[in-house]
Parts: sequence; C-alpha cells; structure tokens
Amino acid sequence: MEIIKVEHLKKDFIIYEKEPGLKGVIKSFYNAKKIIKKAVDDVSFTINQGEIIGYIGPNGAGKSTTIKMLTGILTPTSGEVKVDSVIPYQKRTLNAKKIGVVFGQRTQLWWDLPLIESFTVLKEIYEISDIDYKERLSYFSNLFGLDEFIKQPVRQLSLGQRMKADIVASLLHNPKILFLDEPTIGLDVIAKENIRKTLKDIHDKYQTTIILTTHDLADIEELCDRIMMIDQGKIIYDGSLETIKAKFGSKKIVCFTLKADSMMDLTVFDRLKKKDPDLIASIEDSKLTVVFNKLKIKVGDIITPVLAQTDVLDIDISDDHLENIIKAIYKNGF
Ligand SMILES: Nc1ncnc2c1ncn2[C@@H]1O[C@H](COP(=O)(O)OP(=O)(O)OP(=O)(O)O)[C@@H](O)[C@H]1O
Repeated sequence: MEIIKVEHLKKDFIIYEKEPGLKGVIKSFYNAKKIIKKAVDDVSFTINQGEIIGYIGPNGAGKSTTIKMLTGILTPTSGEVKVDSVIPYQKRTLNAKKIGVVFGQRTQLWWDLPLIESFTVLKEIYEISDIDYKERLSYFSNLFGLDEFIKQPVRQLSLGQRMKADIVASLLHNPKILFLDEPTIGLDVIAKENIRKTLKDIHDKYQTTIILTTHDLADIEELCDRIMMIDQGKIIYDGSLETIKAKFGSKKIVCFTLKADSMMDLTVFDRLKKKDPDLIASIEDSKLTVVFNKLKIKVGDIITPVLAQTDVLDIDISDDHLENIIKAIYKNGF
C-alpha cells in the first residue's frame, strides 16, 4: 500500500551572492547577484508501507531538503507531496503524529531533563495511552538497554546512548513512517551494529516505513531493500542494491605488496588490456594495485606475470567496495 507519493517536486532557494570584502558588502546591499539554487529539481517517487529506503547522495545533493518537505518543515516551490494522504506543509500537526524524525546531529530531547522525563513529556504531547506507553517503553528498554541511563540527564549521555534515546523518542507514538538522518554518524562499530539490528527488530514488529539518509553504506547494505540516489537535485537511481551490484560489481582488485625498491614494468598488463580495456594498474609506495573486470580476466592471469617479474611479499584480493561503485555512479551516472 502506497504511503508516500511525491510528484514533480521542486524546491528552489534564492541565494544572494556578494563580492568578498567590505566593498562587496556595500555593493551587494544595492545590487546583490541573485542566484536560484535548484536544491530539489523535479523529483517523483512513491514509497509503500513497510519499505526501508536508503536515500543517498553526495553532500549538497538535496536529501535534507526532500526530507524537510516530507516532514512539513519546508513548503515546496512546486509539485506535489503526500504523506499518508496528508499534504505535510498544510497539516504539520497531523503529519507530526504520523511520522517520527531523528536527526543524527541534533537531539529532540530536553537537554537538562532526565531521559525518562523527556519520554513522559512526549507521552503527553502525543496523547499516548498508559497501556501503549508502558508496552512500548518496556519493549525499547529491552532492545536498547535503556535502564542503564534512563534516569540521567540527556546532556550526560554518550553519543551512542543519545542516539538510542532519540530513536526511542521518535517511536513512542508508533508512527507509520520514520525518517532517520545519519542515525549512526560518529558511533563506534559495535554501537552502529546495535542500532542497525534494533532498527530491523522494530521494523519487523511494527512494519514501520523507514527512510534513511546516510553516508555510511554499511547502513544501506544491512537495512535497505531499495536505494534512491539523488545528485544535484535529481534522482539518478531508484532500485535495489542487487541491481547496482550486478551492473557495476564485476570489478576485482588485486593488491600486491612488493619488496622495497623492487622493479615492476607495468607494460606486462598491455596484453590483458586488450581483453579488458578498463584494466588499471598503478604503483604507489611499493604497493601494486590492479583493478579489472573479473568477467573478462582471471585472477591467475594477473598474478602470474607479476610473480614472474618481481619479489612479492603479500597479495590481497578483494571485490570492489560498494563505496567505490557508488562514487563511480555519482561521477558517471547509472
Ligand atoms: N535554506 C537554504 N538556503 C539556501 N540554500 C540552501 C538552503 N538549504 C539548502 N540549500 C542548498 O540546497 C542544496 C541541497 O542541500 P541539502 O541540505 O538538501 O543537501 P544534502 O543532500 O542533505 O547534503 P548533506 O549530505 O551535505 O547533508 C545545497 O546546495 C545547499 O547549499
């Protein structure tokens, strides 16, 4: 069932550019150069109830601007946006009851109050019944181990504890949709894993629709069925991670650690370049890296000529990292 519908959504920001220095300030006072920034530029998509979507893109691509329009914080320049049949910027309060929002960099909790007090305030704001509140709080306490820090003021919590607390706060009213902006930013590996696992549990229990913006691709790999990729305000990919991997994931990387000062003639790869013109071989600090298409060339064909020519201390063979694949899509398109 469709829960979010966005059609030809646009958001322009008007920026006034000034020249540097005091002269520039005075000049811009009279005739500043007006620039229109198309932060979101004709974006359309639909999201079904229960989907977990990874909304990714480079810095400044338009992710936050889209989320702000979905949460009702910003009014679109044009186009349509509906969240569970409501136009968010027209009915902000009603929309707020249907959604939960977590911004990794900020907190929605009251800094000086013990955490439990923040939850009590939210219970009143969202008019959550005693039974529901008790049931949810005990469920989240078990998942996140809240008892350890629930009586502490929020300002004393560690970043990981604060993130858990914010996620609980956003879910107490059992929203249909959860917007998560960088939920694992700044956390250590174990805390990240804990957050991801818990989000999966919550999704399984409540079938919450989750829209996640992140620069951490492990979040995407572990959580998302679908990726929407935005760049310069336009959606450049909307589909599964499997499709991306099938199309771009055929690269393999072999990295040789060479004995210091050993010689290596890269022309040995010329013959292989006829089979795979995109093969790249490079040397830096006694490390020889060869990137090639595993569907066109066998790993053995790379290793044999290198071993015949030079002293190798170590060999590391890996598939191309998702990060490189995504970077290449940002650069060259899908
Ligand atoms: N209030 C604003 N006034 C003017 N320009 C803005 C405003 N908000 C965002 N922009 C511009 O719109 C573009 C999109 O910004 P947005 O914050 O949506 O990007 P993002 O994809 O969330 O980036 P990041 O990954 O860095 O958070 C950027 O060029 C940004 O500078």
